[in-house]
Amino acid sequence: MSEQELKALRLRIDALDEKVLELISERARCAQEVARVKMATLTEGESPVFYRPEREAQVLKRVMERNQGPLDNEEMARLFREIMSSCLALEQPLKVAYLGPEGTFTQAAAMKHFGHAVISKPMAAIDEVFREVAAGAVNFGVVPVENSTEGAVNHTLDSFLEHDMVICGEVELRIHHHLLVGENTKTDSISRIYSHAQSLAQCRKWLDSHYPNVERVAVSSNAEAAKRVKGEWNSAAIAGDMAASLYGLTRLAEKIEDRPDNSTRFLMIGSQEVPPTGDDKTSIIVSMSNKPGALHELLVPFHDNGIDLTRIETRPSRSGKWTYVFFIDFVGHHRDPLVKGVLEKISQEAVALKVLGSYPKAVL
Ligand SMILES: O=C(O)C(=O)C[C@]1(C(=O)O)C=C[C@@H](O)C=C1
Repeated sequence: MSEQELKALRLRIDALDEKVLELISERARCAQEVARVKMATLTEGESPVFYRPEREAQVLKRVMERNQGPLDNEEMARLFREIMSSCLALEQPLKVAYLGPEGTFTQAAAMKHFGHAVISKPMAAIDEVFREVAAGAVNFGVVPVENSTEGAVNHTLDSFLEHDMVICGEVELRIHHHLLVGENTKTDSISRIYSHAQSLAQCRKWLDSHYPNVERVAVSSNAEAAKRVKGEWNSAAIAGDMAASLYGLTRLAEKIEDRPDNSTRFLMIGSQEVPPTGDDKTSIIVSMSNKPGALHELLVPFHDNGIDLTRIETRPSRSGKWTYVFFIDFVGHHRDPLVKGVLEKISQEAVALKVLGSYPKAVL
């Protein structure tokens, strides 16, 4: 390519950037107008709802449907995700608590869902995220709920039994683990590997074959593991990209998770009910009386109405020995007439039924 051609192309890019800049600014002014209208149409005692997950899902889906490349749908949606995040910050800066410390996969999930224009607050434990949201110190919380290799995150499920929370969104993250070392680490004398227990389990086969005799130490998070390794010469950490760059660690081995499709699903929790989008999921907690066939009775209405169950998990109820609650996720919104009918049927048989929330299926 000649210098001349390159110069001409760059001039075109400059002109396009000017247009993009103008359009983004116009969009941002539009969002400010939306905020003004929201404030102006409030009824007595009502507080404004700036963040609208159902609308955001619609915007991102539309972008993906209309996208004609060369950027792929995910990439294009990611760019629009950030534009919307900045527009929302003009209306109201969202505060989001997540399972910290900084550098965790939960932080990455929060950024994937809300974009980078939120004020994010790392919490030391899942229960603290719930408490922070319940206290109204933040607008939303982000917690992991299940991993495709290791299954349910029980702390999260149990926290739903203790706090009144509304689930208002979900996001899935591909989890890639790396073996990380600090600049002082002597890589041939590693005697200890730190990580969160779930991550150690997700890399068990790899560790068995590469570091069979090295002590595996479970710590409170992957980011905490990365932090510790920074100051030690004989240890390594298993953690992801965010933690690696935050603590300036080197990847000794990349993508060491046993299953290449290793993913974690995260939930957004708050107090805001989300209207239907036409492509939603609902999460409920049900406790049934301890009698034969109770689980069957619970599942039949879903089957009879053709409602797709996406997950069912059992946990001890904490209110009696050998009594259980079921966490069920299914496709549909609790305001859909079909779903309403199923929930009514179940509540006739159940000891207790609680709708945790209906929310748009993850778009990104
Ligand atoms: O449509 C709205 O209600 C808006 O506030 C605008 C907008 C956007 O930028 O598109 C911003 C924030 C909301 O979460 C959803 C959408």
